[in-house]
Amino acid sequence: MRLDVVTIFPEYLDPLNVSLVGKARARGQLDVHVHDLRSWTYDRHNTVDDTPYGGGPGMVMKTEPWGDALDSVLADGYETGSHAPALIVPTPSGRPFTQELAVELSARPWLLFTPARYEGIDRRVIDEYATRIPVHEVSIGDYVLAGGEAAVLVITEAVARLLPGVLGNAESHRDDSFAPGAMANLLEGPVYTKPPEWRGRGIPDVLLSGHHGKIARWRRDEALRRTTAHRPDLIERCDPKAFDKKDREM
Ligand SMILES: Nc1ccccc1-c1cnco1
Repeated sequence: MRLDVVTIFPEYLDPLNVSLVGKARARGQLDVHVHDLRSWTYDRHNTVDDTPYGGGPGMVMKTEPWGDALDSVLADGYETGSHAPALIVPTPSGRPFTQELAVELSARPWLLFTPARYEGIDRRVIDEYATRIPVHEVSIGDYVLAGGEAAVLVITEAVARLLPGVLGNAESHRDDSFAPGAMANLLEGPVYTKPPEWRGRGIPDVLLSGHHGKIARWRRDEALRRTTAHRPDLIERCDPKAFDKKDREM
C-alpha cells in the first residue's frame, strides 16, 4: 500500500517512522510519502489560507496550493504504477471512522490524505477531485482538533495493522474489539499477566483454572458487562444467537 500525506506540518507525521507503521515501511509493506503543502506556494509568505467568503471567524485553506499539490502527487503515483487512490479528508463533519471503514480502506492500493488546518479546505478542492477518485470525508470523533494530522495517524495505524503480514501471529487482530464473530461489537474485558499477586491484588481464579470453556465464558461475560457499562449502544448490535452457539462450544 502507498500512503501520501499533504500537510503544512510534515514533522507531525514523524510517528509514521516508528512502531507498527515504521516496521511495515521498513519491510516494504507500506510506501509512505509526506509532502509539505507549502512546497506548492510561490509567494514570499508561502500563503496557504485566506479569509472565508461570507465572513465569519478563522481562515480557509486556499484552492491553488492544494490543487497543485494533489496534481503533483497523483502524477507521481500514476507514473510509478500505482492505481487510483482514495482521497481521505479528515474533518469533524465527516463519516465516523470505524473498524469497518478501516477494513474497507485496507483493501485499497493507495490512500491520499489531506489533513486540513484552520476552518478547513475550500470546498472546490474536494469537489474537483471527487470527479476523478473516491473521496472519504472522515471524522475520528466528536471533538475539535486544531487540524487533521492526528486523525491521519489514527487512521493509518488502524489500516496498516490490517495489511497482510503486518501483525505478527502473537498480535492477531482476530480478537479485536469490533472484529467479526461472537465477540463482534463487544469491548474487550480486563486482562492480566504475571506476577500472580501485586500490591495485595490477585488474579480471577477462573483464569488460573486451565478450564478453557469457563475462561472463554468468563471473558465473554466480562466483555458484555464492560460494553453494557461503557457502550450500551453496541449491545443492540450484538447477535445473541452467536452467544448461544459460542456457549455450546465452550
Ligand atoms: N477537528 C478537526 C479539525 C481539522 C481536521 C479534522 C478534525 C477532526 C477529524 N475528526 C474529528 O475532528
